Amino acid sequence: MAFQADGISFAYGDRPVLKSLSLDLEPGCFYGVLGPNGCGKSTLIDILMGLHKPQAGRIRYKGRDLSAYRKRELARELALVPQNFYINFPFTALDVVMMGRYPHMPRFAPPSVRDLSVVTEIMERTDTLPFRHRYMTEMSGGERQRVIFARALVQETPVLMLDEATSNLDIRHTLTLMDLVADEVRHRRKLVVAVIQDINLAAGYCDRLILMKDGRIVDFGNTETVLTRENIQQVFGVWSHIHEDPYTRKLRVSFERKAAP
Ligand SMILES: Nc1ncnc2c1ncn2[C@@H]1O[C@H](COP(=O)(O)OP(=O)(O)OP(=O)(O)O)[C@@H](O)[C@H]1O
Repeated sequence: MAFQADGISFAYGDRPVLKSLSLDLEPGCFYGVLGPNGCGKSTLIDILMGLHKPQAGRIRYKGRDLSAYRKRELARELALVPQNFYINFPFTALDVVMMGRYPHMPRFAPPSVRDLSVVTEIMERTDTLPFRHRYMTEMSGGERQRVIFARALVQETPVLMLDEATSNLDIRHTLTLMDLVADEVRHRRKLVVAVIQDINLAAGYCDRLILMKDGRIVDFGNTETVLTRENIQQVFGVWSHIHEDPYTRKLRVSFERKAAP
């Protein structure tokens, strides 16, 4: 088991956000986190990244308390594509992607041949190479998001967390990046935890789903068992119909336009 979260509770000030949540996550699996706005998905990701410390409960990563890891050590294990990122300084796309290699580089050393080849390959695959010399401040939202995605991929970590990481991307780039990540799960046994708003995108890529509401896990298991009309009604308050897509053989959800109780 890579992650073992046991009875995690977290509050911002006196507002409880995660309520006694337990979760085991294993390598080689693509996990999707689904749930309504404000239910605690990003907070869960931040806690798994070690960015927030839970007020109760315990998180172990590879058998060791997450808080026992040094920052640099953790950066070689866990990478994040955050929901929001602000870069005001005029870094180029190449500068930002290269930052993903820092945890692997000796301090003050220039990038090695390997660093450069990893960065070039990932920038090619994320279609960011064409604007490598452009400033982050002078890019579109989708271009910037691809750069941040590339930065996380060049970290070459066993765990990748995606917090609505394709929210600004067009369909071609969404599929390219999700395929790339799914490939890493299959061939390198990467553990991926992705917060995804598009339920059909999650159904197409995730092996398992973590369904959340009000800071709790409502259901957790294989995508086929979690994705039910009842669960979607309970969590999102909408009626839906679940069927198998004849082309992809994955589940698809069609939504009714009137809200459920
Ligand atoms: N820094 C903060 N300080 C105080 N409250 C916060 C902070 N960040 C988030 N919250 C609150 O915590 C709750 C959970 O937020 P979180 O961002 O984890 O939700 P989410 O499920 O990721 O939502 P969304 O789908 O809208 O991105 C929300 O009620 C939010 O208002």
